[in-house]
Amino acid sequence: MMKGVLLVNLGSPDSTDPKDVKKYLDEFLMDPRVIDVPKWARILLVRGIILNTRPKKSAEAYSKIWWEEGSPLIVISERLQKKIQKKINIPVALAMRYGSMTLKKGLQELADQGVTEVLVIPLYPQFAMATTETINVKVDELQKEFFPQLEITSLPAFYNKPEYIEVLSRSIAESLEGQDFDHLLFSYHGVPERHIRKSDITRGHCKIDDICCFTPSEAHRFCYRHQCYETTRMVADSLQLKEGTYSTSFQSRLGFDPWLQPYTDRTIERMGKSGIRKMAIVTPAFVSDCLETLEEIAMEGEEIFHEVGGEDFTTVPCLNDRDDFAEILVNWIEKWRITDIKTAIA
Ligand SMILES: C=CC1=C(C)c2cc3[nH]c(cc4nc(cc5[nH]c(cc1n2)c(C)c5CCC(=O)O)C(CCC(=O)O)=C4C)c(C)c3C=C
Ligand SMILES: [Fe+2]
Ligand SMILES: [Fe+2]
Repeated sequence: MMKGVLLVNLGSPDSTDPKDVKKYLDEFLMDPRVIDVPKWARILLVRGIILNTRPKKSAEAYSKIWWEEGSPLIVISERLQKKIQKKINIPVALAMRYGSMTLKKGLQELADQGVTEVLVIPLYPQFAMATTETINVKVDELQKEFFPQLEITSLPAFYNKPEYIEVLSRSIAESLEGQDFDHLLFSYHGVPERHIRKSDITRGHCKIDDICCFTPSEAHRFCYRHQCYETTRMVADSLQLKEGTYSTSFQSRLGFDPWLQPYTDRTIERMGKSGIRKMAIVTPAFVSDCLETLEEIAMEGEEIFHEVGGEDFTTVPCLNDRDDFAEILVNWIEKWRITDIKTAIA
């Protein structure tokens, strides 16, 4: 028996060419766990409407943040993988849910090295149907079809693990050191409200109101909204933030359905209009800086804030390949290597 690790992130287009962006968005948005409507409606919505205009707009946005080495999300994930691999004696591979660095190639890379037991690490602190679940489902399909010899375990969401909260809090404290800010906004990627109801294993707890996510429930194991609020609460506790000086919002809405609220762009605008002059923003749903943090927040968000009179707008970088973040992953992997995943992340 030989163990190995597969780190998994979302993925990016191959380049900023609108053709590559279109190909990537087609795979991403045709995933039934992302646009979760019947197949005919998804084809109509994605291929009939969204892909007519979005690729050009997204390609322009990607061009603003693209690095010489490629997509920031991919480059950063590769740096993290290399850092982890240096500290660990078993193979560590990297794959993306969408795009060219497929899950199949990642599993094959491990299988070729003689690996028989794989720990899949979805690089998402909070569980969502559109992220963690779609990775696990796809890995399961690939295992059944191509890798029957592999025994696969997946790392659960780590949104409330003390070691993760500690590193996230430290990263915020370091990047805001010496700066005073009127408000710290925790902006998470949004999801349609319907996704929260679909993931509710109790079939009724999640009302998406002011109470449900703060009332203990089994549903929270798979409730993205609860997990986001919990990450905020624990970091706020750890940094001893005063009530009223921080809040949670949700960004990157797509389409016409109601998504989790409050929306980040409107929140930034409202804060600027209500007299907040120094605003800091952290994006804990993203482990690696990407289009949604570097463009939507650091560029567009800042522009909105300045337009309504805001002065200082500070974006906290994602955990990326921080040594202390790599260290947590190494520790979980090491514990899994000698015990099992439940004990490792208990
Ligand atoms: C962090 C968790 C994420 C969740 C939850 C999520 C849900 C989700 N996303 C879309 C649509 C798009 N997302 C896009 C980019 C993007 N999304 C995430 C993460 C989550 N998405 C990341 C890390 C990125 C950046 C990728 C990169 O290459 O840098 C995009 C593409 C860009 C754009 O056109 O704006 C789309 C589209 C939906 C519909 C959804 C939930 C249903
Ligand atoms: Fe997204
Ligand atoms: Fe809830």
